[in-house]
Amino acid sequence: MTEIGSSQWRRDMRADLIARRQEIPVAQRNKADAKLAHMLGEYIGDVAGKVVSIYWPFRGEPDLRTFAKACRQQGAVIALPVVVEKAAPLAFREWADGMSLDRGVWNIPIPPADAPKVMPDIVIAPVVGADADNYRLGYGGGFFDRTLEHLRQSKAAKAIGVGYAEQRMETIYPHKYDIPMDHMILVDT
Ligand SMILES: Nc1nc2c(c(=O)[nH]1)N(C=O)[C@@H](CNc1ccc(C(=O)N[C@@H](CCC(=O)O)C(=O)O)cc1)CN2
Ligand SMILES: Nc1ncnc2c1ncn2[C@@H]1O[C@H](COP(=O)(O)OP(=O)(O)OP(=O)(O)O)[C@@H](O)[C@H]1O
Repeated sequence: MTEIGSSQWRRDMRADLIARRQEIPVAQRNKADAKLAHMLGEYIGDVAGKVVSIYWPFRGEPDLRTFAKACRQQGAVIALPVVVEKAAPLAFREWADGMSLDRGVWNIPIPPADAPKVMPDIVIAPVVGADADNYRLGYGGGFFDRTLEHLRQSKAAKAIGVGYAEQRMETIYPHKYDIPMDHMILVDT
């Protein structure tokens, strides 16, 4: 039997939650993404002059690329996370409009190495699972936990977890290194 809260338990939960997310029909997801973008806009408010990190959608994660475009038009700088090394914080590079992207880990598109390095004010993190205390379960690299710890040493970055209601969990049985999100938006599909 798998011990509740163990790393094997997390792996099993991840597999279940990702499968459940990918079962949501695409049309339903697209509608939910528009709602999510609206809720994010309301929560964040004025983005002029701010660096907002989003992510390139992957494995059924909410697609916030239209939201990113709207933020740019309001004067925000959009960034994407980049895995530079295993077991290390993520780096952030500016994603300018129309920029051609390279491929990073898991083939996820990333801005090229010569794109400006930036420090986000707002980090939007896709969740695999999220609990009632705003703890986030991700893909198991521990990247966002390390990143927030690192980022907050020099900047008061806000972290917002995003996903669908299907991603909700009672608890992730947080470990010492898990850092809760400042805000969580799980939108109904
Ligand atoms: N769209 C999107 N982009 C993103 C993230 C994300 O969650 N979503 N990330 C958010 O962090 C980073 C990529 N995260 C990754 C997390 C884990 C592994 C990985 O190799 N995982 C191991 C399992 C680890 C374990 O269980 O011990 C593997 O699959 O072999 C790779 C990338 C940066 N870009
Ligand atoms: N700040 C940290 N310092 C040291 N080790 C860490 C830290 N954060 C996470 N880890 C390690 O990383 C591994 C994965 O952590 P966790 O299960 O929380 O990943 P995750 O949040 O699901 O993944 P991700 O953020 O990459 O999407 C764990 O084995 C943990 O020991």
